[in-house]
Amino acid sequence: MDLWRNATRRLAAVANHKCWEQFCYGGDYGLDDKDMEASVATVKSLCEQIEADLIWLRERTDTGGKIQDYLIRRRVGEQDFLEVRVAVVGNVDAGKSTLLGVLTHGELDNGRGFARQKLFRHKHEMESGRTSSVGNDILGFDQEGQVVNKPDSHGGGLDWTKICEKSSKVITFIDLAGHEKYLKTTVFGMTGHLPDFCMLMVGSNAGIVGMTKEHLGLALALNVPVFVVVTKIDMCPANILQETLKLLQRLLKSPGCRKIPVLVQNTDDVIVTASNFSSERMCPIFQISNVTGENMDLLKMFLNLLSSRTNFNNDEPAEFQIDDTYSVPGVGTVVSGTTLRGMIRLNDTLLLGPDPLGTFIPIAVKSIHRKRMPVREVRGGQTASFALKKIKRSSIRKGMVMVSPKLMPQATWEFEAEILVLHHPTTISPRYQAMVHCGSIRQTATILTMNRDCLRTGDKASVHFRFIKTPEYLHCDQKLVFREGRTKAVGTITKVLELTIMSVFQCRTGSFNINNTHLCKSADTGCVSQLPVSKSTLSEHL
Ligand SMILES: Nc1nc2c(ncn2[C@@H]2O[C@H](COP(=O)(O)OP(=O)(O)OP(=O)(O)O)[C@@H](O)[C@H]2O)c(=O)[nH]1
Repeated sequence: MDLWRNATRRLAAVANHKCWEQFCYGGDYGLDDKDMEASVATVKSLCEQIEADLIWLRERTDTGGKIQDYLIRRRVGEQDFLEVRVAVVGNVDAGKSTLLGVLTHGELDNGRGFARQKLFRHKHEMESGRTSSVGNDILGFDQEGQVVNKPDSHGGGLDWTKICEKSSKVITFIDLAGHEKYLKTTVFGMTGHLPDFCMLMVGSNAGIVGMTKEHLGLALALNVPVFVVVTKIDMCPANILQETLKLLQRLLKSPGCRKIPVLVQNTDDVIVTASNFSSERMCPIFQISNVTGENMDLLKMFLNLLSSRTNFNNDEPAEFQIDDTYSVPGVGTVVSGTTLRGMIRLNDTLLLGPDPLGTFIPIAVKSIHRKRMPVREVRGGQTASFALKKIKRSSIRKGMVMVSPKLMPQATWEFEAEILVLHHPTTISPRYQAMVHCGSIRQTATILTMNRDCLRTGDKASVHFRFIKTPEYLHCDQKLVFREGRTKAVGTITKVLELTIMSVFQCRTGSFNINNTHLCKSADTGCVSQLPVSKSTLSEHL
């Protein structure tokens, strides 16, 4: 009966498109053989009706009989697949690029950087062995949970289209740099690429060093569930490994993290942690070797069981966040990023903006690619790139959005946020400037006012910010990271103070000067700023 109730509730959720995958099990006491058989047959027939697969995971025995765990996975079309984004962070040399090389290319490492060579994108990365940019690698799983990645036998490259065609689930790894020098890029990867989960890598011999705590803090601040992968267990003496695990568990349980660390030792642990991962405070810890491949199967099984945290609704107005732009010969301007909500179809007209004046312009979607594969539509939670008609690459920047005209988007110069200062050497007071990362927005902002005289490490405050260069498209409840050098603060936007093109021109109409800049005064703060715009664009808007 329990199995029935559980399964039908969960199947209803899958059928209603609220989610694509659910776990189902035989209640808390178990069922005898006959009941189990009948219940599984019922669930199977329900799965058929909603075009989902019932994938057996494990069987246990309890006082009342058997308990079986299943994964219900919705069948997707040939062109479709479930998508989960995992940000990969950790200190330099923790083995991030190596693990991704091993997972995506199916070949073990030699301990001297063999596996990572396939992933580096720049010559200086090859030479130094350090990741400097945000990289994307994909790992595809078929309906049975088997890895489908097959590197090209000549060049060793991966054909993304083939992987996506064969996969029912694709994990996109966002490989982020470990070195402090590239922290700006790492923060951008964590905020702008909207990871569902964060994989924190720790070298077992090095332990919790360098940027490990920094990266963990960033994931916690952005509410991204974290799992930890301890690498290099093949070369680490047992006592050092135990020490690293002890410190790691202590750190995760500390009041700042409040996680429940679970050492993953077998497939049961994988199923329990994966099924409780997105909602609970659980933090699975894997211990692996990229050289011998030890425990790699447990990690792969966990990755296959992870479900995206984005619940999409096709009827919502579309919103797409741009995190990169390209000029493709023969195609024109291409933007890449993440669909935050709604559905975007080929030839849709969306509003692109805000430009430096805070305006949004209509733009038609010429073609859509998902993981380098041409598709006709994308929906909330999926990354994509769009070829755009009649627009120069130079007029688009990271942080812009493409939204449905129904949203009537407005750009914002100023906003209020509740912030927590994680670190600052002295005190922060009004007029302090630092870089704000919010989604794929990355722009310096000034503190205009705050509800305290000054802020020190550990202080919380409500702060009124103003962007210095261009207005941006923001929402309440968005997470932000505020940083400058070693200063770091995290927060949530509580109020968006709208200052669109209309209000700018109403407050000081015609006040532009001959240096092609326009002075405008904020209605709320009286703050004067310069908009770097040309006279011709101004006259177009006036
Ligand atoms: N013995 C052993 N060596 C490993 C293992 N994982 C990685 N290595 C080696 O450790 C070195 C560093 O690995 P990387 O993958 O470049 O480390 P990273 O974390 O990506 O470093 P950054 O890109 O600079 O952030 C390489 O020489 C790898 O061959 C492992 O499990 N066992």
